[in-house]
Amino acid sequence: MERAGENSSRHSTRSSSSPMSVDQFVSLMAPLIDLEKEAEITASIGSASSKSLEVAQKKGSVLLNLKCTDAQTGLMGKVLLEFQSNKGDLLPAHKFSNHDVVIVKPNKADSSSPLLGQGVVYRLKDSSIIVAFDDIPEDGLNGPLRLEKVANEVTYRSMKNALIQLGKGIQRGPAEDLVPVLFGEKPPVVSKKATQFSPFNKNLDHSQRDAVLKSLSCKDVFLLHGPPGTGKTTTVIEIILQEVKRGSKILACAASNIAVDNIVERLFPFRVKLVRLGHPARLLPQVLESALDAQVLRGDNSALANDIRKEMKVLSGKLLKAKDRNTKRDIRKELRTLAKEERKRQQLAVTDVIKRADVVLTTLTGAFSRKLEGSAFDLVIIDEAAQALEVACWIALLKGPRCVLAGDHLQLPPTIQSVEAERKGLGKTLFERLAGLYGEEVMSMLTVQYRMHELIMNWSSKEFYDNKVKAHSSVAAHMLHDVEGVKSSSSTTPTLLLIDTAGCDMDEKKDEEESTMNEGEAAVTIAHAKQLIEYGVQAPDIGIITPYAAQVTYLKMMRSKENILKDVEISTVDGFQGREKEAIVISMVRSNSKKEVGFLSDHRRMNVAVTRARRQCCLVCDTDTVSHDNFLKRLIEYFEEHGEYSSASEYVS
Ligand SMILES: Nc1ncnc2c1ncn2[C@@H]1O[C@H](COP(=O)(O)OP(=O)(O)OP(=O)(O)O)[C@@H](O)[C@H]1O
Repeated sequence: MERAGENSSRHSTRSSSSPMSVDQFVSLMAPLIDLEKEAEITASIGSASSKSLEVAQKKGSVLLNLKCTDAQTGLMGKVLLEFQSNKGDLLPAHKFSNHDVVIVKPNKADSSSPLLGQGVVYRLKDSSIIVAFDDIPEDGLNGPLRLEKVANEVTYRSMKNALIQLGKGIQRGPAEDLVPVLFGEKPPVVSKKATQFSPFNKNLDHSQRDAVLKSLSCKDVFLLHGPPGTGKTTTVIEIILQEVKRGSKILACAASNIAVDNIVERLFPFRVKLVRLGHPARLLPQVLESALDAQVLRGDNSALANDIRKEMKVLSGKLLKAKDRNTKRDIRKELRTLAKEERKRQQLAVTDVIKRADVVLTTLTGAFSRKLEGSAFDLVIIDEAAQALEVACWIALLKGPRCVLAGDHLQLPPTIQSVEAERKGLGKTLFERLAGLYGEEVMSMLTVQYRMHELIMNWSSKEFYDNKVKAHSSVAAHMLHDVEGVKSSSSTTPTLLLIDTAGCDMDEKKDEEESTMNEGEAAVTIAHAKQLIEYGVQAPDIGIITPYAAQVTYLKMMRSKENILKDVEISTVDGFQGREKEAIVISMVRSNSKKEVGFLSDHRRMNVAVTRARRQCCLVCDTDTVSHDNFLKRLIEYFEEHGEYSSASEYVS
């Protein structure tokens, strides 16, 4: 059976996927969403016996025995609490990430006991976690505490709702003409007349200009295919600006908050009228000014609502003092009228801001917000569309007749927790489905990349993009030792470096959670990173990535022992998607006599791993084991042919 990414020429943009009807889609997806929700709930704790709590902590969904070390107010009235471990400096390995919904409870409280508060993860450090709460009692925070990750109900509710809407048949909604096109029932229309446009960004390359032009000509759907480093977001920004100039009202979304904020920041210089919806704890500080809450507070209706609240306070005081029944009744009546007026003013304040904006920005789940109920847009743009569930895309898509999806279906798809839901197709993205359905008819690929030395790019270009992606001259030959302060040495000079652990007795092993790790390989990986730093590479310019969570934990433990490594970033491949570093070290982990490579064989994961590197990519692996997979064998051969080879034994002596 052919797997994703099997070979360069096998990655044609159009596959023979037969169209699925709306009804088929709805009945396929509804149970899969439930499965996924169940899987997420099961991943957190079931009961609160001390044994199951310990197990949940090992699984990473609970942090036990914490102390609250800091409390601050800010962030539009939210309370930010910082938690540290009562046991040692570092938090244990966990699966909490930014923006997760979490609850705080006394450390040993049972699962039915009331929570102290529910909040959103605001910042994560190795030694602490900061959570933003709307409201939290001051009592109860003094003793030992625990944090639990909980399933984000809103995400599932919003996806279910989108399916219900789709299932009902959107006869009259803003997306009535789009739905049949996206399900292959009506062909997409592309305007014959080539629209000319004068770009806001004069530096756009030819492939970016072609993409903008095609996007402006597509009447229903356009797919912007952006391989790594090719300026996908740069192009999305230009499309937004051109559409605003045409008078379109746009809903711009992405699966992650960080991607939405990135668009907000990059639109700032163009003075676009925009508003960012979302929980303030999930927004970058630099975009808070654009947040809906902040703009609502500045509006006239909000000032009126404020005045009404003051009036209500005075009346409530009078009510307490009033003795006469009739007076009390009159005051209560007046209070009810004022409360109604206050709510109306608040809603008007929100509607005003949304109405005035040319571009409304939110995550896909955020598009479910009641604040957008009844709003229609001329165009819905979804960035990172190849990393979003199709069902999630529909939350936004139902709000407009046209859409632009930007992404790369040859990098990693969204993470699915439920193995069964994944197998049955929950993870197949709309981007991939439409690329299969319509191919180049509605799609443009960006072909100039601005990140990698050409040797790093060429492997990916050949394997995944039919050799069409070329390095821009500004990066094609840039070397690690060209960076200021970096000295030439055998560790900084190569662009590609293969450190082979074969024959060095560096076998993989399983940790308690059955995730794979490799201590010997970790030592070699760290040794190379240290050499880079010794020759002048700045620690924040180095990234260590590995497919396995246990290896991340082990590498972080090694990093904590050496101060110079403090700022070297260590992450799973999935956690690094969308990012870049001057030097990347990849620890591939697998080394076993059975020659099993596990999920290294998901080619899209290796595509993401290698293409994070700007000037140097170093692969640390057991070539004996990984060469057993044909795709990985080609990768190893490419590194051997175009890079430097050394044995791991040179690093650990
Ligand atoms: N036409 C261009 N001329 C010069 N630099 C460009 C051009 N287009 C993009 N870049 C640069 O390339 C880099 C990547 O651009 P951008 O952030 O738009 O990419 P992206 O495709 O969204 O990223 P990713 O590869 O993570 O998907 C940025 O540093 C950007 O300034």
